[in-house]
Amino acid sequence: KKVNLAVVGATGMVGRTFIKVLEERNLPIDNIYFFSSSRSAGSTVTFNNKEYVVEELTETSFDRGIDIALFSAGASVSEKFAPIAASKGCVVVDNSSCWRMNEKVPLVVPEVNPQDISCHQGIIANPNCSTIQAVVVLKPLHDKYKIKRIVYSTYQAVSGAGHNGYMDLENGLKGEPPKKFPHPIAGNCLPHIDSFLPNGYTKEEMKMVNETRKILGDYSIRITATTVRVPVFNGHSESINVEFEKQFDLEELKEVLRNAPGVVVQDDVANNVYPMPIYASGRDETFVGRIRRDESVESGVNLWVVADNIRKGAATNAVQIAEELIKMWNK
Ligand SMILES: O=C(O)C/C=C/c1cccc(C(=O)O)c1C(=O)O
Repeated sequence: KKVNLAVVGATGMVGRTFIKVLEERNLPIDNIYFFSSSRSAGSTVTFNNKEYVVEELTETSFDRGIDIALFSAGASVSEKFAPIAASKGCVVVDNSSCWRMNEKVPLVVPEVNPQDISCHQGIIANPNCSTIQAVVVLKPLHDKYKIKRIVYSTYQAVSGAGHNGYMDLENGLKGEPPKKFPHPIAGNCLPHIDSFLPNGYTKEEMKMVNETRKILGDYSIRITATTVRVPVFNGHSESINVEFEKQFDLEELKEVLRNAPGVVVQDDVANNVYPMPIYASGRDETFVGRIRRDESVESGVNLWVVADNIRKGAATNAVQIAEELIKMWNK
């Protein structure tokens, strides 16, 4: 059965990657529609060698029998239009933070909690990019050793802040002042992603804390996070320190990761083999290395995890959710 699919936010960095990933994975699409703000409406996008005019998103955009809508147009657009789309029988896969913590909305990484997809009531939320790559690696370890505590330290590429963030690094390297970031990012690190909250954490840090618990379905896990913008064009890196309830054998733990869906282990330091953004960029897997015991606790491990934040961190994850929906409908 073919589906009618809409891309909302079609001209943004994630929207354009939705299109690329939809082509690569050859979803059974009958009709496809592209929507954007009035600012970008009228421009054209190419899908499967055919040109389409991008339409302005309105309340009636979903009155044409759309089965799935992939949203990446910001939280305010999702807040207004996702319920409208859902009310017309469309299933929305939303890349914004708007609906992620809503108890009626499953928050899904297909390799981690695919079973939650069938609980949807019209909207399925795509997690934050930094959370996605972390839980892909943590889920198999949680299942086997039961996670007690996680310490996240992230090194996030400028592409996570969209085109303007990307240009701040490109132009910053030529000495130009930043437009998107509060300080120069070239040759610098900013411990500031999204806005600061009263508890001194940023929204990005609390997204990782809250979303990890919801996706793993375990609100007893203790988590803290520090998220940092670094002068890397694309690909997020994360140092993840994990403490388990149970003891583990390090070689067995590495084997668990080698067998985990969506994970590639790159861990051979004698030959300088470890995950790097320049390698992960453009790929859909989550890469893990520097796997070593944390000798400072009873049962702990340190991991270095890298993934393409625009692909697996957003577009590919959302398209994989769409694939699962289509599989469910075709059973
Ligand atoms: O900055 C990054 O590396 C990730 C940014 C994610 C982001 C940026 C603006 C708005 C949102 C949002 O939807 O709130 C999000 C997100 O959480 O996915």
